[in-house]
Amino acid sequence: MSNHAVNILKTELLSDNWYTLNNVTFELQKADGTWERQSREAYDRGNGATILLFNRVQKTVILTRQFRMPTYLNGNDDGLLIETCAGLLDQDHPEVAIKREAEEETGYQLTHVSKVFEAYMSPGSVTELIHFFIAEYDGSMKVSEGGGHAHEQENIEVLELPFSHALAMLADGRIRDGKTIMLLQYAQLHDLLG
Ligand SMILES: Nc1nc2c(ncn2[C@@H]2O[C@H](COP(=O)(O)OP(=O)(O)O[C@H]3O[C@H](CO)[C@@H](O)[C@H](O)[C@@H]3O)[C@@H](O)[C@H]2O)c(=O)[nH]1
Ligand SMILES: [Mg+2]
Repeated sequence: MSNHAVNILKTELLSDNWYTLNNVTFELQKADGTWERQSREAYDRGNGATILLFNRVQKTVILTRQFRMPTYLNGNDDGLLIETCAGLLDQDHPEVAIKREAEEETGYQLTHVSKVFEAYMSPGSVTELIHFFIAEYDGSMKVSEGGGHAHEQENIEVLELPFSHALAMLADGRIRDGKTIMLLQYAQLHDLLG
């Protein structure tokens, strides 16, 4: 990582218990040419990918529901969050990773996925870049019940919902996960479900 306007002075490891939390001390060059010293914590879990599965004929989407401790700590009463299928890349190419995650979490084996955009989801604190995908699904692609890895205690519930129902849940706050809102709105904007 190099940039003529950024000079990293020190990277202090604060935690590597699961992923890596560093405190980075650096100098940043301002518009007037002077340098300013700052320290910022950055949590590095690698990059991720997420996907909206949709069926144009049925006008349905596949979402997941799972317990998310950080949300439980911050106002989500039962900790359960409705999300598009997502996972960390684990060194794989984003397309390979999202097909793997889709099969593990939702039980659908996808052959064709389309990347629609990528985004930093929490740029002040988390390094992760998420790759966003969409794919059409139908019953013939279902190879298992999904649910995620038992040994990772994921306990993922698979939801098949009318698209209109998902949009209503977004409007009334039952869906409040960033990547999920972005993909549902993408589908609406591009009229994916007709
Ligand atoms: N033991 C332990 N397990 C952890 C920890 N943090 C995460 N895990 C587990 O590691 C696994 C990661 O599963 P993935 O499917 O690869 O990732 P994800 O948790 O779905 O995360 C994706 O979606 C998140 C929500 O939008 C994103 O935040 C994340 O970056 C990624 O895209 C999950 O079973 C999760 O519980 C931890 O601190 N300790
Ligand atoms: Mg996941």
